[in-house]
Amino acid sequence: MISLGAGSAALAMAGGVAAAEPAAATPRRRVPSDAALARSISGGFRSRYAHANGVRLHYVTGGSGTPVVLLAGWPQTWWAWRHVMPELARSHRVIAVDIRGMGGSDKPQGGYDKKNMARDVHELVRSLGYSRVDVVGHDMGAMVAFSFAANHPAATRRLALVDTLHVDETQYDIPLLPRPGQGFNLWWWAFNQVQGLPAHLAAGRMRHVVDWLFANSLPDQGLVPDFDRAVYAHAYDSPDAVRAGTAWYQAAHQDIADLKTYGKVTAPVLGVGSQLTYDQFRQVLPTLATDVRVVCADKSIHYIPEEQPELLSRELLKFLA
Ligand SMILES: C[C@]12O[C@H]1[C@H](O)c1c(cc(O)c3c1C(=O)c1cccc(O)c1-3)C2=O
Ligand SMILES: O=C(O)C[C@@H](O)C(=O)O
Repeated sequence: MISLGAGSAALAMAGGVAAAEPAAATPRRRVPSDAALARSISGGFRSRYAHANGVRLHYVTGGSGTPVVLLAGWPQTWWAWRHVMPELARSHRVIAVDIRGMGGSDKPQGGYDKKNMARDVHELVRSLGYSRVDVVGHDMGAMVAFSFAANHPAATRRLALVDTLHVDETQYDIPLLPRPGQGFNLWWWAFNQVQGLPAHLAAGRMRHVVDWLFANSLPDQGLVPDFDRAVYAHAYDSPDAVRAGTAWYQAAHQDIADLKTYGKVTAPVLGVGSQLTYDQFRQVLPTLATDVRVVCADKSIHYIPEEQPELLSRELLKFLA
């Protein structure tokens, strides 16, 4: 899991931890539907729903070729992949899935351990006729992607993890109060553990959360403009959406226990680390998988699909060829 050690110290030292200017109450713009957003991306993408493992999942699919599944994280949706989807669609059938609790997918009361969320994706791709797929995950989606490869090895052709490793025991050691210059306050891990309160505090206010996260990561705020932030805030602004997002974090104890039962992933694995995670990826990934290569998105802090989409597209096309 992210140690945010040296890199984060640099970030903190550089005063990177900016307090996002509270955005003036953004006009409650109408955010386009998933159907409209899907059609706005070149490659013939369409918004679809399917039932899998007891939930209705939303996904956006397009392109032609071998199947590649894209899984985003918190607080984002399938839209986070918008810059790489057209490139991938030229040689792949792209399936960008809103994982359980995300965006247009169901937000049930339970089932948010990453092993079960990987089962959702496995049943989804089988219902689409695929027995074997490439899986690419970012953030929480990378934990689901890793769980997919660990639990469904025969269904995993290749696995790419973007900036986030599956949560492990070291998560218990991250200080709530990092010493000055010694780390980065991962406040969202504590916030999302709280039962009930987040929905009351954050529902209808998620644009402030989204703005804070980007203000404390993106080197250039223009990389994710207002429109895209409104798409993410809209997807998380209901009490149920806030609750479902917290459930991904509250399943950490189960996820940490499940990780201990996994053998090494044998599918080829590409790790795409940022400034903050590249060293950790180099050290930890080889303990989790047998066939590992790691590249560095050296201009990125975390949101690589939006900070360095060209690099990511290039590395994915090479790796998934
Ligand atoms: C699983 C998750 O905890 C989620 C969060 O989305 C996350 C993660 C890593 C980050 O580096 C990171 C964040 C995050 O919100 C964030 C904001 C600002 C800087 C920064 O570096 C981050 C994660 O892997
Ligand atoms: O009770 C609620 O969740 C609504 C309230 O917390 C609010 O601030 O919107």
